[in-house]
Amino acid sequence: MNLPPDHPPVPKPRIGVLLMNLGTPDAPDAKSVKRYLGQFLSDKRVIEIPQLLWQPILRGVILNVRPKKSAHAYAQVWREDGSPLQAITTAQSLALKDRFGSGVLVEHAMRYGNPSIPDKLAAMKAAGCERILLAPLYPQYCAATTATANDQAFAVLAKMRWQPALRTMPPYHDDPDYIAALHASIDASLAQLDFEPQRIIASFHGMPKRTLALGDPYHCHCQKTARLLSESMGRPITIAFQSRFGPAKWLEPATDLTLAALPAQGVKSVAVVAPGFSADCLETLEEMAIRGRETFEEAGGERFAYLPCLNDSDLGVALLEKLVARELEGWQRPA
Ligand SMILES: C=CC1=C(C)c2cc3[nH]c(cc4nc(cc5[nH]c(cc1n2)c(C)c5CCC(=O)O)C(CCC(=O)O)=C4C)c(C)c3C=C
Ligand SMILES: [Fe+2]
Ligand SMILES: [Fe+2]
Repeated sequence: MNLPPDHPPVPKPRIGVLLMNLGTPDAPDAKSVKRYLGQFLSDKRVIEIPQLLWQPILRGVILNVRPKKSAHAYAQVWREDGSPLQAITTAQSLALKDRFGSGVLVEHAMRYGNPSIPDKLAAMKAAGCERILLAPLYPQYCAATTATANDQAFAVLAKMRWQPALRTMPPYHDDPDYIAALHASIDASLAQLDFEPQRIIASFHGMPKRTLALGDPYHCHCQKTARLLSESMGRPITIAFQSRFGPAKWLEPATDLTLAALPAQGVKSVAVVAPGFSADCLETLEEMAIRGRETFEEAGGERFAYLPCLNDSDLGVALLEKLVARELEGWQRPA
């Protein structure tokens, strides 16, 4: 059939994969951090108190105090190619692109900041993606991370006349391939240390405690990951929750309090892992690797190691390839 002369070009149908992570400021300065935090902390999936109460606190207090402090923290871990989260997520998507070849368009986007989910979905549609897999890079499901990323993508499709078909990648907290990748990655990192840690601590990002009672599976997913990892490794693993924010009660035990208490219990050497983060970021590199170490050593700890996330390592990318390929099953890969 011939198209009318004024018909827009029709691209070849393709499959798209959109890796989605949390996001990060554009630069490690207070102005960029303020813009990022303003968007992040206005998300009703993240701060679940009435906006009428919250916005004056956010605009009046938090966005005037926190950006400077956070910018300082970001500056300590910033790389030549940007924030660690940005650089690593980009590397993950490039590596996956290589593995899938030209039939699958692999992109990445951030829930807050850049590149944005709306921009990337528009570009993927323009590139002919009729089927798109949304892949939130969070092993443990949490409304404040997984759901809000998917929500934003759904909102983009709500405005499209001709929508692509969508799938979402499920959480993979108990996937044997994920546990095996963590195990292998931790073993490789431990083999490079000049000490054998008495204790391995799995530190997950925290959440307000009330989300547990409200039905969020995040806490259970974290517990299951830690248990499976411990069974796989044949050694105990201490679970803890980091990055407490605001005055509400958060999941316990807190990582910083755990690190401060261990030396008095005779635990003088630890290795900290962060299995809930698919990429190293401010929360792992500054809060754990720098401040976590300080906390432990100030309390009398002698040896501390922070072990990296799966990131864009061979193990990490092979895991992502498996998880994504599984979700693409039944979707033909056009030549
Ligand atoms: C991995 C899962 C994450 C959950 C669950 C999560 C919940 C959550 N976070 C905040 C507040 C902040 N988080 C911040 C940074 C941050 N958080 C995650 C992941 C989860 N957050 C990542 C990967 C990052 C790092 C981003 C980076 O640029 O490297 C920050 C910003 C930094 C700071 O100022 O400290 C805040 C604030 C809440 C309130 C919350 C639960 C509802
Ligand atoms: Fe967070
Ligand atoms: Fe933090």
